Amino acid sequence: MTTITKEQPTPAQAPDGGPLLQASGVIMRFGGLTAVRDVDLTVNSGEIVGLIGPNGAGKTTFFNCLTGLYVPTEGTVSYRGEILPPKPHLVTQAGVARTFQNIRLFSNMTVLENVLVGRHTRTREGLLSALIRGPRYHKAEARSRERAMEILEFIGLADKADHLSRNLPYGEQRKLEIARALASEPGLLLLDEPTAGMNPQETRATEELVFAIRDQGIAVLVIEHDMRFIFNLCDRVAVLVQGEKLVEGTSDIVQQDERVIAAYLGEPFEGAPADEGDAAVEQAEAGFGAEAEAEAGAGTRAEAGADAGIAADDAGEEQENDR
Ligand SMILES: Nc1ncnc2c1ncn2[C@@H]1O[C@H](COP(=O)(O)OP(=O)(O)OP(=O)(O)O)[C@@H](O)[C@H]1O
Repeated sequence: MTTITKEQPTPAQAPDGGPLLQASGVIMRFGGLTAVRDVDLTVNSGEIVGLIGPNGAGKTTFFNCLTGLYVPTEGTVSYRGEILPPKPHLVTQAGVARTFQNIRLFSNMTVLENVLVGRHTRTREGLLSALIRGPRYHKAEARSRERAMEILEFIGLADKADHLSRNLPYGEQRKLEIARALASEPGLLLLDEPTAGMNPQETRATEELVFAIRDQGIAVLVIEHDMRFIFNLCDRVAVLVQGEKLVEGTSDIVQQDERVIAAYLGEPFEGAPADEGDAAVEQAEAGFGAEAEAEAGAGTRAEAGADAGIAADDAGEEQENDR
């Protein structure tokens, strides 16, 4: 993995260790259902923060509130001290990028083109410049391609730049999603179940990738059901249960907390590294979320990949139609 240099820092860099994202009193109601209940969460510069909880706890809904997909019923979300506008592209422009639980790639575009799409919030060239296609446009386009290739190099997909994204194996499609998010030069990256459907080796590689992203100065907030991944990776973990933040603290504190054990983990988490091949089975046995159980039991990785592939196609077409 090579290093990347951040070219257009997002405005008003927070000092290292200072608050980057601040969600205060976030409530999200859907009719009579309150999916997120008065949640406060801070992500500081340089941190990797985990968000865990049972299925239906409100984790993705909370992510959607942070990234402008949903307008919270109550509460505020600010980034580098500024309230974020409730529009996804403006949130990305402000410096917060995300990936989705179901892969959303442009399936008929190449790997490189997918990353270039992610750069649109960082390109200054307007419609007129694109229509005229003068020297300024060509220079900006060349710079964008160069940058996109740097990111692909970093993520380990440079040799597949001209492959159609739909032809990538499942684990690489997930990586490409992260590459596309990085292309917007974020200060904060939100990952929604980045290892879902991955085998233990791919999960370890994703762990390394997230550390490398943090080392580039990008803070990370990650939702995951794989507790080994979360507790290895995160500086801090927040636990949502029925929309409420039950506990927040270091991995050590969270995994020993009686309430978290009762509501989610099922039993204290054994942090000792185990035989990698059995990791998913062990998680299921320890009761780390229904999804782990499905993966380790009836659900094979191939099935998970196929499901995600279909989701990617659907979402890709949706997005392509939207353009
Ligand atoms: N757009 C929506 N309209 C109505 N209800 C919704 C909507 N989105 C989510 N919900 C409900 O909000 C609750 C929280 O769902 P959410 O997907 O945020 O949970 P989650 O913690 O991300 O679950 P999982 O781990 O399974 O992804 C669920 O009861 C869900 O059915």
